[in-house]
Amino acid sequence: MTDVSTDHGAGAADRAAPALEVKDISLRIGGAQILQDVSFSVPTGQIVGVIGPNGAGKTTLFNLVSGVMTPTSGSVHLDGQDITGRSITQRATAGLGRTFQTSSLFAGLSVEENVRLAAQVKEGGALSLTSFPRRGDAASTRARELLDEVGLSSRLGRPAGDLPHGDKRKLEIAMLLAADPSVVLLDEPMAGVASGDVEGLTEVIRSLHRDHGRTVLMVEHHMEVLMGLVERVAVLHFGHLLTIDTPEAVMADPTVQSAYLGEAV
Ligand SMILES: Nc1ncnc2c1ncn2[C@@H]1O[C@H](COP(=O)(O)OP(=O)(O)OP(=O)(O)O)[C@@H](O)[C@H]1O
Repeated sequence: MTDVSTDHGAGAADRAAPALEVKDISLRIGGAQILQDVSFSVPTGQIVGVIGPNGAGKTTLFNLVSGVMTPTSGSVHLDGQDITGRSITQRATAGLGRTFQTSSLFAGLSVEENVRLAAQVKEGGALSLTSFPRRGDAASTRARELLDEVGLSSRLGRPAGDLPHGDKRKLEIAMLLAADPSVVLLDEPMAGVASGDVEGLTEVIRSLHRDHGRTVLMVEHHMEVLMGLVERVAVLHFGHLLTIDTPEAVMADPTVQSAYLGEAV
């Protein structure tokens, strides 16, 4: 087991509970030990990456944190509260938001409609476009603000399904932000994104944390992007946490190098 507390400078933040904490989490399915005693914490406002070779347990970790799966043992804490027994919806209400590897957009609806639906849910409304909102209602205003935040203001009327991958990911982030999460889980945001769109999407993710103070945990295979974005990197290998450290220390770590034997780190 590796348990590494992250330093965050002196002051009140040190005394506060971390935004996200995973304690001794394990998952066994049938005879397979998928995750084993993984512990780490993400202080409020930090951006932390999760890497590991294929099958290391990254998606499983996200499933356990977001409530898609229940751990065999161990616990998950959000702002000091044990959320292990809570449903996905209860976790979302408590401030946890997640994007998925596969696109979760309504392809036939416009960019604005997608975000407005997400904002309507946050405002307590139904997931319905049948009652057309008036321009300037709370959900529409919020949708436009969020689309501005992710740089999609010029695409409001475009069907979501027609967007390039990079813009789809930005749209998913805008929808996620409609619920105003304090902790954001991003599952491979760069997957399928054209190289020309990587920089713009990277900047949107950086802004989540830098300009909006959100805590971010992200799985990403695009090493250059990840290492340029995150403050710490957690490395999973065969369901164990090898280390969590700064990008520089992780890249220089011989155990990480050997975990990736045959793969470029
Ligand atoms: N429901 C399940 N039942 C049995 N085995 C599973 C289940 N879910 C995941 N696994 C196994 O657990 C291991 C970890 O899978 P996981 O998808 O979490 O890895 P990953 O690090 O996200 O991989 P990738 O980088 O390929 O997405 C794999 O060996 C996978 O086959």
